[in-house]
Order: sequence, then structure tokens, then C-alpha cells
Amino acid sequence: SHHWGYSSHDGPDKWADHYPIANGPRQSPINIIRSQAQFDSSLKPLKIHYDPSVSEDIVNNGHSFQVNFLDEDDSAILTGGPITGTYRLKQFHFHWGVSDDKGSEHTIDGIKYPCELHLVHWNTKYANFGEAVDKPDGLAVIGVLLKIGSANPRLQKVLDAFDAIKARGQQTTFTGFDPKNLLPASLNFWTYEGSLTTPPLYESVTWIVLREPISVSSTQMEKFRKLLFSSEDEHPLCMCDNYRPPQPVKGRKVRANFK
Ligand SMILES: NS(=O)(=O)c1ccc(C(=O)O)c(S(=O)(=O)NCCc2ccccc2)c1
Ligand SMILES: [Zn+2]
Repeated sequence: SHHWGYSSHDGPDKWADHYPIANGPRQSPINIIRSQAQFDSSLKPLKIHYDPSVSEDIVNNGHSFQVNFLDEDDSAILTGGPITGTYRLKQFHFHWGVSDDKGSEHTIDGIKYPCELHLVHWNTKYANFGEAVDKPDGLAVIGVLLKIGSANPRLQKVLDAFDAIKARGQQTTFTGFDPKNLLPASLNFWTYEGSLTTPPLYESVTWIVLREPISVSSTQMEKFRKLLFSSEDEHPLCMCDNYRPPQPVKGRKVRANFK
């Protein structure tokens, strides 16, 4: 498939050339305007049960790095919130900026955060991730915003793996990691119907964006920026600004499970 990226010649403004859905009716991310979010008392609490033993490896895929999970059974699942049924954790990854003033995909009242964590889950009504990925109710992604503050010790194991996955295509084992430790204390969330934020941009994601950010220090962010988009034998390109800017809401409702 066509190579895409985040530079001026292959970045978000060019994605519609090969992925026309980029201009579709339910694209992500969006700017969440807090005053326009509607409290919905019918939203159930989010239930997140992650068995840490099913994390598998950490990979530099050339546009971010991701921690992959074994998803052959219901060891790491998401239920409740806006979704019906059971969704299995497939992977988590991040998006970040070249400086602390940008990097998140979702913005809150126009505020950009330096980084955003995405935990990708697929609906077990489908046989596997590949079957679910392009269905309107196929995926549920939890978004967690990171804001500059004290160093986050929960991120340390991830940061320590970066030397082994500096370049595109590199991977290393990454077992026993519990991403529940990356979540904030409160599971209050906004939710809306959206899409993948990278090509193929399928409109298959129920987005669940947590209201409470987690902390990350500037020093820790500098380590994210030492990763490379490029492979070992290419000219080194800093992996940063790997975020898509907010997309038109096109009449969609954003609901909140809190007032
Ligand atoms: N920002 S996001 O949560 O929307 C997202 C970003 C990247 C990816 C990815 O696979 O690289 C994914 S993914 O894990 O959902 N994979 C989507 C691409 C894909 C399609 C079909 C088969 C395999 C991968 C999601
Ligand atoms: Zn993402």
C-alpha cells in the first residue's frame, strides 16, 4: 500500500490523495469543546481488565512505536462505557510533538498536549482484529492525554526499551507490562464515533477520551524524540510530530459520563 507519513510531502494534508475517506463524515481526532459535550447518564462505567502477562513485544513501526498484546483470549478486555459486548486489547501506542507545546491528536477546548496514549481494542463479535478493523463498531480506542509535570515512573519500562527500537522495523520482547498502570485515577471520559487517525483512516472507532491526563516530564519527552521514523540504513529522521490535527466534527455529538 502507498507509503504515508507526517512530513509536508506525505503528511495529513496529503492522505486524502490515496485515502479519500480522510474527508469522510466521522474522522478523528477532533477538538473536544467541554461546554458542548452532553452528559449521558445512560453511559456505564468503563470496565478495564488487563492481564499483564499478555503483553508481547514493542515495535518501531515507522510512524510510532507500539506494544502488542496476545489477543487469542479474553485476558485483556474492555467492557462498559459506551460500548456493548467485549473488546480485546490489541496494542497501545503514542503520538507526540517535537516540542512540549504540541503532540496530542485530540485537543480539549483547543488545548494541545505534548503527547497522547492510544489503547486499541477490537470487538470480539468479529473473528479477529483484521475482520473488525473496518467495521463501524469494530474498534474502541481509549485516549489518554499526557501533560508536562513530574516524571512518570509508570512510563519508565517503556522508555527503557527505546534503545532497542530506535529505528523503523526494530522490535524487542516486552512481556508482563500492565498498561492499566498508565491510566489516570479517574475513568471519567468523553466519547464519540470516529476513525483511525492514521491511514487507512477506517471509520470504525468508538473513541473514549479520558478527562484526566497523566503526567510526563520534559526529560521523558526528550527520550520519545530520540526515536527515528527512518530505518538504520537511512538518513536519521526524528520520530516526532506524528500526530494528525483535529478534523471537522460534521454534526457529531460528544457525550460525557460526568457533569
Ligand atoms: N491512532 S489510532 O489508534 O487510530 C491507530 C494508529 C495506528 C495503528 C497501526 O496499526 O499502526 C492503529 S491499528 O492498530 O488500529 N491498526 C490499523 C491499521 C491496520 C489495518 C488493517 C490491518 C492491520 C493494521 C490504530
Ligand atoms: Zn493513535
